[in-house]
Amino acid sequence: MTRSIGIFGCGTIATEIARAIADGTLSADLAVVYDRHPENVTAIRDLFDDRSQPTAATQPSELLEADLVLEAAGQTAVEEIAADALAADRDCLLLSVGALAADDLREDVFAAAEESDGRLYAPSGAIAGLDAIKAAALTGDLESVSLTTTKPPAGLEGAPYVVENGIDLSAVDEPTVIFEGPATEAAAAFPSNINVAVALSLAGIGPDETAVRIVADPDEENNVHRISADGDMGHIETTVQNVPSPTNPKTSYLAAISAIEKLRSLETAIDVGT
Ligand SMILES: NC(=O)C1=CN([C@@H]2O[C@H](COP(=O)(O)OP(=O)(O)OC[C@H]3O[C@@H](n4cnc5c(N)ncnc54)[C@H](OP(=O)(O)O)[C@@H]3O)[C@@H](O)[C@H]2O)C=CC1
Ligand SMILES: O=C([O-])CC(=O)C(=O)O
Repeated sequence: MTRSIGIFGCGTIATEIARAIADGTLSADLAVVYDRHPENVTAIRDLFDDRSQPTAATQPSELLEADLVLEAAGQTAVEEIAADALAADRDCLLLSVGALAADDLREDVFAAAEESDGRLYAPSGAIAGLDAIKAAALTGDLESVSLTTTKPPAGLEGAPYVVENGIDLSAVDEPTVIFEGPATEAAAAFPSNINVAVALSLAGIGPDETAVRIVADPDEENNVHRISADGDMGHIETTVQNVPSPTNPKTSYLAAISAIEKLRSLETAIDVGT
């Protein structure tokens, strides 16, 4: 049976996923899409011929017509859709996992997942190494996990932490640490930049215990994520140097193809990796 998908958010990540469905890379039926900007909805629908165009939802609840609801919008969208989708026994895949750093929302969404016939998916997104981190966490071997994210200053523009603290990113002329703290704080301070920290923390030792450092570097062209983890199992270190998406420099291209691969893996007989 072909799985039907509903997408919340019709921006950079959704466009890549829709393209993968339209060109057959991903075997799925894109049934319904939603975004507050009608022109973004139209752009996604236009990737399909008339007979296979997804329906344009007028409100998020219409996404529940699909078997799997995929959020690629932002943290507020997780509040609007995740628990409802799971309560309706739909699968739910979240890109804005940073929303789950908030205790109340995480408890609601996890409780809905436990009760649901659907499953909650949080893909690795723009980072590498969650396979090993998960394994080490399961055996209780993991003692410390940290993430250092380096982005070109433009990729951090508009973040609440930057605005509230009056940080002038245009004046940054050398690599500069602009934030240090736990994933819990990072997710709220940089909601469009550091969802990966919360994915890492859910795979590992939790959002309060996962240390995050964010660096603005004017000489860096990529979105770089360095994970370092230590414990009885040894030392894990991964670095990804991600190409930013041309339509949204905050978002790495890897995040979109990670979601595509997660969706593909739901249909395959052979499962490689942890
Ligand atoms: N896990 C990971 O590795 C990564 C996760 N992300 C997450 O994925 C999200 C999507 O990324 P990307 O595709 O690049 O973002 P884009 O900004 O390109 O697209 C998101 C679209 O969703 C719309 N939208 C956001 N919130 C709502 C809402 N509550 N109701 C209706 N429409 C909404 C946006 O409108 P508007 O512009 O008006 O907000 C925009 O049109 C990011 O915000 C981030 O949270 C991103 C990168 C990596
Ligand atoms: O795409 C990236 O490099 C990471 C990102 O924006 C996020 O985690 O929100």
